[in-house]
Amino acid sequence: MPLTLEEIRSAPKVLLHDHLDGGLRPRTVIELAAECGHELPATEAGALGDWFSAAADSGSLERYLETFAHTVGVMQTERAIHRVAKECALDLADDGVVYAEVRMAPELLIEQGLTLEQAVEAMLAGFGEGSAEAAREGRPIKMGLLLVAMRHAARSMEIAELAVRYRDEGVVGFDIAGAEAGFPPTRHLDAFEYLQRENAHFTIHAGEAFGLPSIWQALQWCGADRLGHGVRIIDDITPTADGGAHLGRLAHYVRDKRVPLEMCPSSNVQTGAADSIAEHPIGLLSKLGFRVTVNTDNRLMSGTSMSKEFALLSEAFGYGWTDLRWFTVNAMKSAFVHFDARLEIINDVIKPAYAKLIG
Ligand SMILES: O=c1[nH]cnc2c1ncn2[C@H]1C[C@H](O)[C@@H](CO)O1
Ligand SMILES: [Zn+2]
Repeated sequence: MPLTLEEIRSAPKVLLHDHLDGGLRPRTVIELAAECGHELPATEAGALGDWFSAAADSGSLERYLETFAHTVGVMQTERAIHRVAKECALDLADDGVVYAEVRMAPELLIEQGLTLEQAVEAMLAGFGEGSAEAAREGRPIKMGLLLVAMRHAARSMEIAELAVRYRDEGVVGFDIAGAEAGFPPTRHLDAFEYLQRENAHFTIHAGEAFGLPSIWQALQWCGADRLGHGVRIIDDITPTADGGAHLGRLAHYVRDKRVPLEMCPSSNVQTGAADSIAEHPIGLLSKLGFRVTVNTDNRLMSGTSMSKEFALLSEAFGYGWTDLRWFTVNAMKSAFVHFDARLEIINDVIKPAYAKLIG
């Protein structure tokens, strides 16, 4: 029997890959759009939620990304950004997430005159207020912010410097996102080299809409700590006649080095990176012992949550509590907060809760 959504909601979960502009509540998009005069494709919350899932369900990353015009478009004031960030923390906590790294590109939030710093500070303040409220309601969550640079643009160095400047204020790392094909991570090598010199952490969206060369560059040229998605590592793995698998050099490297894979099953099905949840490479990669983590990517566009992703996987692969604990501990081990903070959550929160569930 697969675990139910309600059961999974009660278990502590860790989320490493979630976009702030991909997780707004439909009602919030509508209210903010009315305030700023942004025109939406639907004006009733249910219909708008459906519009996002349908429009994002295109089989193409480029078309999927077009839907963000309607979230980024309403996030151009400090008040709006603060509200979105606060609701994000509240919604994740309500779903049973105990540690989250949420990412956003500040360069997308300055269309109406905000500075990059004002955008970052509004996100951090929103996370602070949301997590304080969640703690008062008995659902503590620790929130970290990852600053994203858009891979087609040319601001990555500036955003990397911003990530370092705010590292003690709640920014825990850096990422690049946006269309992958034609925009290799090495375009931003100076930013990654700068971050390495600063002892800072970063992940790179790689191996989602483009294959092995993107993963190879992200790791071996840029020095990524983790891979955003990384699903296409499957291209370097060949099933063998005896039911085993032959790994190429890059796949071996990723597994040997315990490179965390931030897998986002529903999002991958929508962008065409996987044909279905049941056929998603996460099943084989987990079986082969890669450091797999489960993530939401964009809760609004995929109509999902951490619990829902786990429920879908439980249904497709028969995963039970031991598997969910493995994914959760993998994610917490791979977080960008300091080692002692990771251990504390693993030992004081995750392990005792799953011990009870496993029985
Ligand atoms: O799955 C994704 N791949 C590449 N880029 C993405 C994905 N999801 C969201 N983004 C982009 C669109 C957002 O506006 C941006 C910052 O969150 O990141
Ligand atoms: Zn993403």
